[in-house]
Amino acid sequence: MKVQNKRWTDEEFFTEREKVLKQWPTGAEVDSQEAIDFLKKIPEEKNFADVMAKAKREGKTLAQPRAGVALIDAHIELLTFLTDQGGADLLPSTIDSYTRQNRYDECEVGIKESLKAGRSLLNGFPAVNHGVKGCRMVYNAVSKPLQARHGTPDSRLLAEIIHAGGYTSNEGGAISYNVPYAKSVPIDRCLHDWQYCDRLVGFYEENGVHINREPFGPLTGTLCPPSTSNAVAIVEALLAAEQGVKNITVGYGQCGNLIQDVAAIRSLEEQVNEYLKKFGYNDVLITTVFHQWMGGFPQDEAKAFGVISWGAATGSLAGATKVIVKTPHEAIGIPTKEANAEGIRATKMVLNMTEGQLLPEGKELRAEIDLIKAETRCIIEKLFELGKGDLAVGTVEGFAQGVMDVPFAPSKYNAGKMMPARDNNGAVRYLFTGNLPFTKDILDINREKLEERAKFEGRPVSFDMTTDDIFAVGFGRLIGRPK
Ligand SMILES: CC[C@H]1O[C@@H](n2cnc3c(N)ncnc32)[C@H](O)[C@@H]1O
Repeated sequence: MKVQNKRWTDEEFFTEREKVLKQWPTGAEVDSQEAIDFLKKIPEEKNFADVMAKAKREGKTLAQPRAGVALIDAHIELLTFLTDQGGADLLPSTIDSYTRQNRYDECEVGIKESLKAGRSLLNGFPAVNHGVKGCRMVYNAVSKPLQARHGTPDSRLLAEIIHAGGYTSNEGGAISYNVPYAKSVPIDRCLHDWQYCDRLVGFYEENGVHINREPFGPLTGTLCPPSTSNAVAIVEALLAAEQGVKNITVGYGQCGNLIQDVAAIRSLEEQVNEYLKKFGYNDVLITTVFHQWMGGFPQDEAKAFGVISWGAATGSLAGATKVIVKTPHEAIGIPTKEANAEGIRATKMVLNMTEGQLLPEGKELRAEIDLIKAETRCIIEKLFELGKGDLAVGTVEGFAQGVMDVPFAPSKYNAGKMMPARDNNGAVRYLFTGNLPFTKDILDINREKLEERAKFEGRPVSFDMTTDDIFAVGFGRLIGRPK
C-alpha cells in the first residue's frame, strides 16, 4: 500500500469514511454533524484535551487508571468507583482484545455470555458493539474526561464510535499499537489506518472540537530504551500533526532508574517540540504521560504498592502531565475495582506529597537528556533519509532495515536485532544495537556502561544480563544481579 506523510483531502477521507462506518451496524449511529454539535457542548472539565492543557498550565501531574469491563452498567459502576473511591483525574475505557482485532462478532458472544454469567467475560469494554449510544451512556454517567485505551492496529471504526460517543481522547498509533501488539500487520497498512484516525481528529478540530491523541509510549514495556520509545512517539506525533491533530500527549514507560526516567520525559518533551517547530506545526499542544512500571510485577501486594509509588514519584519529579496507574493485582490479571482504586489512591498520595517538586537539572541529568536526544536523533534523521524526506515512507523502510527496532515485539515486520540490558545503576542501555544507526560515540558510551556492570558483577557483558533484568522486578529488585 502506498503511504505518504501528507494530509488527506476531504474527498479521500469521506470516501473511506463511508466504508469504515459500514464495518459494523453501530457505525450507522455516527452522524457527523450531530456528533460535532454534541462534542462542542462538552464542558471543559469533561474534555480530555482541555483538562490536559489545564494541567500543563498549572504544572500539575494527573492520575489515570486503566479499566474496562464488558457491560455498560458495570463499566459505569467501575469508572464511578475509580472516580469517587480512587480519585481518578481522567478516565479510561480499556477496550477488550476482540475489538482490538476487529472481531466484533466475538464481542457479541462475549456480551451475551457476560449477561448470562452476571460478570465480565471480556477483558475490556467492547465500545464498537455498544456503539455511539452505549458510549454516550458512559459519558453521561461519569464526571471526568474519557479516553479509549487499547492496542488496535485498525482503530478506524473504534475511533469513529468513541469520539461520537463523547470520548475526547484516543490512545495509540501506527507503530505503537501495531508492532508491540500484532504479528502480521504491515507497517504501511497501519500507517494508513492511523492517518484515518488522526484525520478524523483533525476534522473535529476544524469544526471546533478539541480532541487529544496519545501515542502509546511504553511499546512492549520490556526494557525499552528511552530513545527507542521516544523516537516512536515523535514519529507518531509528527504524523498526527500532519493530519490536523492539535493536542498530543507523548509518553514513556518507566524503566526504573530515576535520572534516566526523568531524562526520558524531559528529552521527549524537548525533542518533540523541536521537531514540530522544525516542520512548521506551531499550534500543537504537547503534554506528557509517564506509565508506571509496565514489566513483570511482584505478586506480593505490599511490594506492588512499592513499585506503584516509585512510578508515581518518578513521574511527578519528571514533571509529567499525567501518570498511568498500575494496581496491586498487576501480577494476577484484571484488577478488582477496589484494587484499582487502591493503586490510584497510593499514586495520588505520592503526587500530592511531591506536588511542585521537580528533579533539578544537574550535570548527570543533562548528560542523560543529551544522550537520549542524540540517540533519538540518529534514528529519526535516518528515517527521513530513507524516506527521502517523507516520514511515512521512511518509517516503512526504517522497520524493513531495522533502523527502528522495538525490543521483544511480536511483529514479523520488526527486525528484533536490538537487545537492551541494564547498566550498574539500573539504567537501560543498548546491549546489541542491530542495525540502529548510532554514532561510534553512542555505541561506546552504551558499551562502557554495561562493562561497568560486568566488572561489578564479575561476569562478561551478555544476554544473560537481559534475561536476569526481565525477571528482576517480579523477584523484588531492579537489576537482575547474578545468583
Ligand atoms: C497496557 C497493559 C496493561 O493494561 C492493564 N489492563 C489491561 N486490561 C485492563 C482492564 N480491563 N482493567 C484494568 N487494567 C487493565 C494491565 O495493567 C496491563 O498490564
